[in-house]
Amino acid sequence: MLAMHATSFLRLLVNRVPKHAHSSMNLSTSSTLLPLLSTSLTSLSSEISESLHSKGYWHTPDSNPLLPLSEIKLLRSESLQLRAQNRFEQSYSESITSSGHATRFDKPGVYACEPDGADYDTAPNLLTYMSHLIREFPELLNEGPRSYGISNEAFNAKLAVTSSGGSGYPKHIDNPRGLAVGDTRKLTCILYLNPSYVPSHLGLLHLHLHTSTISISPSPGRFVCFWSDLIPHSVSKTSEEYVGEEYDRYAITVWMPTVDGRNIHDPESPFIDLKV
Ligand SMILES: O=C(O)CCC(=O)C(=O)O
Ligand SMILES: [Fe+2]
Repeated sequence: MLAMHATSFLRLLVNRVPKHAHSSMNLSTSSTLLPLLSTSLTSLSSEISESLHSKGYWHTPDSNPLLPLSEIKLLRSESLQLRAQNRFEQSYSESITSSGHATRFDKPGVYACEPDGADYDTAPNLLTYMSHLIREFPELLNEGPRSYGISNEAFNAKLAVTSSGGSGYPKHIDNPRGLAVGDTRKLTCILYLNPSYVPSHLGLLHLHLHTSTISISPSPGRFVCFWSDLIPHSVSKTSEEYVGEEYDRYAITVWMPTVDGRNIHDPESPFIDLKV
């Protein structure tokens, strides 16, 4: 997975924006997404950076999603459009063998797409969400109790669908090998795009911490962030009883790197021993 430079991403994006997008009514772009996202991130940022520092993760509470249902429905419909255009591929992970080699294995029932500026016509709001998060969030977090040097210069993004009917993710760390392979991803940010999610659909995200496992449902508009290089997590299977497109579990993930490699697998981190 190649990191994309925020500047080239934004250039791609700007080039795709219809010339009069701002002066004429563009029905496909939401006029409320940016102000809502901006207000939420600004008001939550000190709580988020405190929590990342002390607990290694943060998520929106049940009662207060990052974005309201109307925006999440829009983002999901754009995800479905990308899927209809065959932009998703079988998702895979790497496991490290005892001899230190990486082997690829497919994640059954999980498909992923890496949206870029060329998808603007199909998914303008998804791209707006991603670019805005990259532009604003790192700066807000770096003002927290300790700067982890989160970069707004580069990022990776993935739109993933975990199929309904019994798919999940095994326990893993997003950035297990770190500097040895030039992977400087520090922060994982996930937004869930499941407008009709109810608890019986299952598919929970589990964060495996020292003395507890935190279980987080992929409810509409929920935002979760955690340290990419330290926090082990898994996704328990989606319910075998609810099968069909509307029960597919969609998530857009943005990974942000740190500008200072010393923040990756920092031996002084209280979470270093969690690493699997
Ligand atoms: O979708 C989720 O809740 C987590 C997905 C995940 O762990 C990953 O993409 O690495
Ligand atoms: Fe992950």
